Amino acid sequence: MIEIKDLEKNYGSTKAVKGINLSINSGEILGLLGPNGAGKSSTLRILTGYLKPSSGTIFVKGLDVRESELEIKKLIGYLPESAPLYSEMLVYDYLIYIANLRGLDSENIEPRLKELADLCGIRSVMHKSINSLSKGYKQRVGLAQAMMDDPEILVLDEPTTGLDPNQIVEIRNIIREIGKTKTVIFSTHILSEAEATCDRIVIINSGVVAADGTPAQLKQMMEGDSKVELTLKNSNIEDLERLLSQIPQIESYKIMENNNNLDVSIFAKEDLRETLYLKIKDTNWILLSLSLEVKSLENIFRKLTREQIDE
Ligand SMILES: Nc1ncnc2c1ncn2[C@@H]1O[C@H](COP(=O)(O)OP(=O)(O)OP(=O)(O)O)[C@@H](O)[C@H]1O
Repeated sequence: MIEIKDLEKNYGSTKAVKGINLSINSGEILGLLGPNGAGKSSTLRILTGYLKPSSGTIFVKGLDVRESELEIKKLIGYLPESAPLYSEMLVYDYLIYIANLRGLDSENIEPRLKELADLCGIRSVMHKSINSLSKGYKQRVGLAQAMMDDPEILVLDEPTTGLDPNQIVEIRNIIREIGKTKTVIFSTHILSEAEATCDRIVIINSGVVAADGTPAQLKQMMEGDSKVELTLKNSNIEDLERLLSQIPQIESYKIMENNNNLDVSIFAKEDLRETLYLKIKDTNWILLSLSLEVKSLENIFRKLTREQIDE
């Protein structure tokens, strides 16, 4: 449905997007995940026709963003990072205004507003002024305007930024509900957000795609990297190093003396707990602990984006 081809965006000498290639399928809930400044907003603004690419392009249902900006805008509902709401207006008046702006037939406006009020959970605030609403409700109104003409694709730029945990869960539920029938693309720098909401996560770092897959696939990517930690009593470094040298799968290890014990970290391509246990069993050492470091998406994200996070 959406094909991003060799997309680049420069702002003067700043290279914000450096050659992104991505296919997004119809019906996907896709999370663009990356640290601040990774190039997520630039990519989404090009997709929605609000920014021109420096080179490369995006096709939306075969339409090129460089040529068919208006047709593409009709296919996409867009909620930018700071929602452009008219704060003095009542929610109801604002949504009527948006409906007229988008050219909805007048007889369809009331029924559509009712549907959106239910979908976005704003029925109780329809007659309140926008500036009296909490940030969570403002965001729901923003979602309602993005969904006004029932677009096939919904694009949300950091939709949960600045919300409290309860509001985040509520917006997440609305996104999931919308995602049952639409293609949804949203950006976030919060990993748990992407993990909880998306079918697919694309990690963007420094303007390029650093990883792409389902949350489960991304976790699997790390299968090759295993770290076993163990603590030994009654051992000594020399004998331990001799024993470790008999296990060719070990790529590297670290040994730390801790009172009378040795704390050992062992890095390998596979889980070596069993091999280690069987070797240690034949010694007179006491194995106080043996564990495999649990892989999490957090680790993957940190590993892939370390440079920027450390900055
Ligand atoms: N209008 C602009 N003029 C100059 N530089 C810009 C402009 N917009 C973005 N940039 C720079 O481009 C890079 C990518 O920004 P972008 O907003 O696309 O990233 P992001 O991943 O969405 O980050 P954030 O979450 O902080 O918005 C950053 O270094 C940013 O400072």
